[in-house]
Amino acid sequence: MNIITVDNYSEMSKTAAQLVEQQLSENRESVLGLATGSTPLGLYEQMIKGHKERGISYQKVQTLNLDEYRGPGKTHPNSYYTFMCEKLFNQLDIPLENVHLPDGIAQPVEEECRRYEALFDRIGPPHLQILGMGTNGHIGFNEPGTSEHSLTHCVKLEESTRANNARFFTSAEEVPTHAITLGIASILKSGKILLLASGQKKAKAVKRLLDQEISEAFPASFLWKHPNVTLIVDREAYQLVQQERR
Ligand SMILES: N[C@@H]1[C@@H](O)[C@H](O)[C@@H](COP(=O)(O)O)O[C@@H]1O
Repeated sequence: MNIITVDNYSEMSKTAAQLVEQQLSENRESVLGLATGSTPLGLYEQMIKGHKERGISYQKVQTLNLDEYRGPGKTHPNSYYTFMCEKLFNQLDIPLENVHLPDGIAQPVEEECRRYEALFDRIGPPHLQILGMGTNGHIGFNEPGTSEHSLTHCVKLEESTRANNARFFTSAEEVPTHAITLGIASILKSGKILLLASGQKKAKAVKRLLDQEISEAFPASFLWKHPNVTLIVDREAYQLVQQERR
């Protein structure tokens, strides 16, 4: 794992954007794996800036998102589809037929999981996968206990994950109880993985990741099995690792 330490959230986002732009300059038809949550928002702002100020084009890019809540349909304000449109897609030149997320209301859910995994394999796997990490080490919505062999599946969200994500909803009860997520094995199919971690809240998780103990109890630890992972971590998120080294 290549580790890049930076001062703060803004530096993390700019460094990540440079790596995304490098990927696009190598291949303007790149497939990008995208994440939701607060962590990648600064990166998305930088991508929008790059598009508006320097004409970086996403016309030929395809995107595959990691996950989608079960319940709210595509156009619902709380869906990850809406989140991605508002925070990124609507401000780039990417055609909406090039953006892909699981369908949160499709029935039966098992069939939707199979469809999304097949789509992921057909369009992807991503050349570059962007990842954030939950405080419990989840990646996508792969909660502790998820097998490293898992493909796209429906998960029951941990209460801590629902609580952490409640800030995006008007009330905590509104946070869906289930989600569809790419599995660990799906994520590890990506060519390159870019993991972002920022702020004190992530310090314990970063420390645990860098302890290098690979276990289902901490899903992000499976990233050690991938040959090309870059972690961009800011000072606050890295502080426990640094304290130990002193
Ligand atoms: N499904 C997403 C994950 O993909 C994300 O990495 C995680 C961390 O969120 P944040 O970046 O807001 O800390 O939140 C959600 O659960």
